[in-house]
Amino acid sequence: MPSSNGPLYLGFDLSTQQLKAIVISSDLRVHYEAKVDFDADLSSKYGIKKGVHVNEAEREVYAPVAMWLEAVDLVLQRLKEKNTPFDRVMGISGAGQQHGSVYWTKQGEELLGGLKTGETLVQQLSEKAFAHPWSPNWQDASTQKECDSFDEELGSENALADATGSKAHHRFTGPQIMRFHKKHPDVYRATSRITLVSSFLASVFLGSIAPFDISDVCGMNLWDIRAGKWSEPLLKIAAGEDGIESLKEKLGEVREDGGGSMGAISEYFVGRYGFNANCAIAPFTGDNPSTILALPLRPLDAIVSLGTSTTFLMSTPNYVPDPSYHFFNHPTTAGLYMFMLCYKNGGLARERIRDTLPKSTTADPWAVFNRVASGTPPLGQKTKSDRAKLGLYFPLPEIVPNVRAGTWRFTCKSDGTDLSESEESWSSEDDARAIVESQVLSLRLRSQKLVHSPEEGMPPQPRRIYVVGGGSLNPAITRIIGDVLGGTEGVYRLDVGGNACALGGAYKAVWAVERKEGESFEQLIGQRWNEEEATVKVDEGYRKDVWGAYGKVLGAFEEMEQQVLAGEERN
Ligand SMILES: Nc1ncnc2c1ncn2[C@@H]1O[C@H](COP(=O)(O)OP(=O)(O)O)[C@@H](O)[C@H]1O
Ligand SMILES: O=C(CO)[C@@H](O)[C@H](O)COP(=O)(O)O
Repeated sequence: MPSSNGPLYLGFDLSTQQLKAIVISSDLRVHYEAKVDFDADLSSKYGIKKGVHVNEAEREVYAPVAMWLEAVDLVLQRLKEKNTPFDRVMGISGAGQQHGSVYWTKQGEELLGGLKTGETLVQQLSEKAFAHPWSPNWQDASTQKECDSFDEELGSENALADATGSKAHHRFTGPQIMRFHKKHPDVYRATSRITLVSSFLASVFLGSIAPFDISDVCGMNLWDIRAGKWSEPLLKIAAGEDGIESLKEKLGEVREDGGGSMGAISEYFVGRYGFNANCAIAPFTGDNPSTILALPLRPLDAIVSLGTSTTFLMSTPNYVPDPSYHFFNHPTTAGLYMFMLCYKNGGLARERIRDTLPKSTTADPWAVFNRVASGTPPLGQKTKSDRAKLGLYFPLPEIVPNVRAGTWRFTCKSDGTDLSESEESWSSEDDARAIVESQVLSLRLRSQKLVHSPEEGMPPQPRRIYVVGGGSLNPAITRIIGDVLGGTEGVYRLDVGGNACALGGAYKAVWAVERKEGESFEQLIGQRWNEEEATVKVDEGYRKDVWGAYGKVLGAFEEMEQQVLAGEERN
């Protein structure tokens, strides 16, 4: 219970499988939390699985917008049942899963501005507010043709990455809009505004369409980061025959300032839940940019987010884009950038391997997986002469590398030579360790150019690794992260476990409202953040021998990916 009567701040995380909310005070203490789990709470009504619908024939993945509206009322209801004093909430911010787009009608914009407190959001908005009832999800892989056009438009994938921070990706909103337009031209024309998931959620709270956020806009392949404006040639191909001006109108403004207020909260929330009428709606951002705001992240520290997707995040002053990863504008601090790797095959791929093992007899569904993964030696080598086991486990088409769904198992010698596809089949026990190793080896391979030596005598690696998201609660996984990635100061779990992204949103709201003229997010949060209270050390991190052993097979891991890519048709 909050002891004072000071202001409170609310942060949201509208991710793939849940809507989470967290309420904190100015001193960053957490007071109330609530969540809605889409499968557990809403699947009977919306028929989703793991938060989404899948149309395998076209490799489409999409989520019902109405379900998210229903989740907003439900999560607030749950906070209300915990006696959250909404009248003390002075700022709201939050995050949305990245890249997803929501297509509003003109009537939707009007309805949003005049919501009645006696009816729910879903009752008032679901039928008429959206030109399309679905939001393409980040797991969608239907846009290869459009991605080819995007990469070609600026000359090469290198040129596209240089301008927009990323080469073309299936899930990025620009290629998605281009396909949407071709597939549903009438719906496109009936669309008055397009929001990202982050600006969709902000719009609901604001009661009018919110602008894009300076960081989340970088997940569209449409924003020229170097020039700080929309890329006209890219808008042009996305807009097609309807022309660039109509798309510009649908997209609207991009807000440069990640803080401040976009306006006061919609009366709907004042009347229905008792929010303070002066509560500021700060810009919302993407779920990954929001996650880096869950702590005052220093350059050379890294975050590994183990949600539905696995992401690897760093904050850096250097803009060094490359087609193999992503750069975004930092969500709060001009001159900083967010480096990101993103994998579709994160939590759900690990769950698949877990489910091939005998069922756990305890309440923890991960108990057997953890025992097996921890009990298996690194790279499955019981003795030095055993061959090292390397696998790729992609139940979904992957982003890095861009290959179709499949499982591949290879072996090599300890020094990384003599790589070959494994002829004997492996046991599920071998897979349990190998899937986690494989996911972390990919992070190490792709982040090695971004890190340097944190202290004299140490090889290049991150200094601290912070783990967040559902999988961060798993000790076997965090130990393997330390084994493979190192971290000279160790591996730390943010104490809020799976709630880091929502917490980042709440911190952003505190900074947005309470900052003094020119005070940066890092300054304000850095002064109030208590590292000892907020984190738990879960692994010592860098261990020379085992880190070195993984280093020797890193080249073989890369070669395995190249062999798999060479044998595949592209996604
Ligand atoms: N103890 C655990 N060990 C490993 N994975 C876990 C554990 N607890 C939860 N997870 C995984 O976390 C994932 C959900 O993480 P979360 O960060 O809440 O996801 P998202 O934000 O993408 O909705 C699930 O796929 C689940 O398998
Ligand atoms: O596509 C990306 C990032 O580029 C994903 O990270 C999404 O942003 C969804 O995240 P989670 O639901 O796993 O948090």
